[in-house]
Amino acid sequence: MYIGIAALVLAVSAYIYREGVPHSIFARLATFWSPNGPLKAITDGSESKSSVELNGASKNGSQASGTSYRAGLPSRKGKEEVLVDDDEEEEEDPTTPTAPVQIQLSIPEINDEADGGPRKRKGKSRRSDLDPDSDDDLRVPMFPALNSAQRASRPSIPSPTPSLVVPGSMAPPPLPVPKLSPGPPSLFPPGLMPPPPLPMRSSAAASSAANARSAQYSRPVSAGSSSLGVPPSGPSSLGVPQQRSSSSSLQLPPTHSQPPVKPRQKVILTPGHSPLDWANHQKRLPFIPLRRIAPSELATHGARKNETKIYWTVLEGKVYDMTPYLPYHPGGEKELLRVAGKDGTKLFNLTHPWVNWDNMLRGCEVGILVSENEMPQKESAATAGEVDLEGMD
Ligand code: HEM
Repeated sequence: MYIGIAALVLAVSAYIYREGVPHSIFARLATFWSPNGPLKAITDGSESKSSVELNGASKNGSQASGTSYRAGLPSRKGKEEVLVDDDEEEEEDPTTPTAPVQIQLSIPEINDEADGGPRKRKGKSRRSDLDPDSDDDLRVPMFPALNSAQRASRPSIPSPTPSLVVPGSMAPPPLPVPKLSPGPPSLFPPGLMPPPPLPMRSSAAASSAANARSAQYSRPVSAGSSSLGVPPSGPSSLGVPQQRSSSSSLQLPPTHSQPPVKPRQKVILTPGHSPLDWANHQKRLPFIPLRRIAPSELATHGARKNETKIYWTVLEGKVYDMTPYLPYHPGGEKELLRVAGKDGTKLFNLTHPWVNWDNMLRGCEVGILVSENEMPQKESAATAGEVDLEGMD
């Protein structure tokens, strides 16, 4: 007797512990103890009424149709079951628009297992679902079944806690977390590429230097605009130094270190008088023995009153006969004759200091310029004629 009672108590305790809803037991007992019979008690009860309607809907061949199943829900408006279903439906609809029925019907079962709260519907649905041998014909069918293909093909819903997993089934694998590359924290959300860097100079010094050069040599531009049509940049939030309104960092740097002093004055040389032709012609010039040349002699080879038509000039103390070079001079013969009969070093360097005159006129050198006092007597006496410079270094 005691053993039987103890076994019964243990069984009831185990059932309550497992189900967690003692109210369902009382409702079930009240159903069978009702004087009007089990069916009337069920139809009168609020939670049992839903079972009848739902079961009726399922009997109309709507087990496979979620729409017909949902059509019965409005009749239970205002009841707890409806509120619970609506809340769960709102959670699932945005994520599973194509299979609303599966989500709606399967999630409540999972939640019931998870929270174990004393919901009225929990005991009824679980009793009818998990007890296939029950003699209650009004139980709500499990839809979809636990081992159905629909449940297996149910869209994966990320389960934050393992308690949402149906008992007896494996927990879904954790969602893959996108690996972020190690580095400085990015200001952009993961998965999005940062915008390309702005085409600006990274160095403030380079930027300021470019601005200085541009402001000095570039064409004047109106304030607030650049030569490239780029609108002026306002206060920058990227830490880029502010540009002056009269210049732009997009402006091309100047390709020369100094502005051109004057336009080019190159002349069109006659054919066969290119710089390369002069280089070849200079090699064929006869050797002229060097000698001391006084300023008075140099003056006789000037541009004016020169009947000899031989033109000399002096570059850094060396006397050159520039007559053969006249047709090869890119600046023209007229420019070259400006220094005939005198020292042309200053004018030469003012015009083209980059020209290697010493190499170009090597074969045209006739002597060195000396003062009148440095000339030997016999040489001074012989200035009108040929000068013998034998013995000179
Ligand atoms: C006597 C020695 C001289 C030699 C060997 C010489 C040689 C040259 C050479 C090689 C060039 C071409 C430079 C270049 O393309 O960059 C040139 C250009 C020129 N030279 Fe001379 N030159 C001499 C004297 C002079 C003198 C004395 C003047 C003027 C008074 C002069 C006026 C010019 C001018 C105006 C140009 C054209 C510059 C330009 O627009 O590119 N040259 N000369």
